[in-house]
Amino acid sequence: MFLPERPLRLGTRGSPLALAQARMTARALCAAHGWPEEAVAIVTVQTSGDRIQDRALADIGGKALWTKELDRALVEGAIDFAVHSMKDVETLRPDAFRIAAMLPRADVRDRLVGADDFAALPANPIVGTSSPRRAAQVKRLRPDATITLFRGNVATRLAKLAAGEVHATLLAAAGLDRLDQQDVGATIAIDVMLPAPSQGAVGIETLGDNDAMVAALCAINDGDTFDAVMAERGVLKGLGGTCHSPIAALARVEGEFLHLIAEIISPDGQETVREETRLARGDDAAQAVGHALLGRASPALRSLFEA
Ligand SMILES: NCc1[nH]cc(CCC(=O)O)c1CC(=O)O
Repeated sequence: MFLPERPLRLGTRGSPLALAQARMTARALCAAHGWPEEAVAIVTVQTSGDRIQDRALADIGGKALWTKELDRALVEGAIDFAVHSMKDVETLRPDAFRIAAMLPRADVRDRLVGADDFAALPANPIVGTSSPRRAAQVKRLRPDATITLFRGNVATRLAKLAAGEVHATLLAAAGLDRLDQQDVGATIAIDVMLPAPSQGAVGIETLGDNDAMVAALCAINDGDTFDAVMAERGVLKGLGGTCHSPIAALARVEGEFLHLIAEIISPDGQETVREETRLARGDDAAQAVGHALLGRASPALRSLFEA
């Protein structure tokens, strides 16, 4: 067995959610290998995404804002592996990195916080979110809603809601659960609000040429989660999607196959293009689903996916 001579350095963002996910990963890795707790040291790295709080992600450089400082730490050897919410990991990653493992996926659904359901919101509700997907899905359900930009970590968003800045907000159930906020919000069914690609999945990345680290991480990989999330990322790849783009996708393992649902939605919620299909596990067919969605979209919706 691979036994580290010194503590392995796990790199993570410093938000409470990121730290909770880092601790889950460290615990799983030590348990899988029979290592003492001290075998993994958590190293916090501040990212641009954490620093810049007042603008939508899409306007300031996209998802690389969450990964680039951790990437640099990996390349410079300051950390041995990095833990990410897969939802925040860009679709196209530099070749040097390898997503070596994913933890078993948590609840993939969103929760509405501030009302029991969308129908219970007052007329002309103000809903805080900076996710183009959630904004479009809210407009589809409630055309009278006004969307207001809402960023910051989970606690910040809940504080803004409590201060009355908005009638409601949406948060991933996975994040709330990991922060011990199981009682916050009303869970929304998948057929009402299809989640973001990769929602609820924690991924672990290392340098592709670090064979010992890759092997050690493989021991905690959940293969079903990995295949499902990779298929959802395949849809993003096929769409050329970024975090500007209202895209939802969910794959679930069914025996030898993946059941995949994906949709793109116009920002006003008036146009939805949806595909539902069965795919072989671990192939590139998910990218073709992305192409199929674009092929059926109106020119206006399609233009959101052109660079
Ligand atoms: N974009 C921020 C982000 N990235 C991952 C999560 C939640 C955890 C997850 O989806 O795995 C969140 C917060 C949220 O969407 O509520």
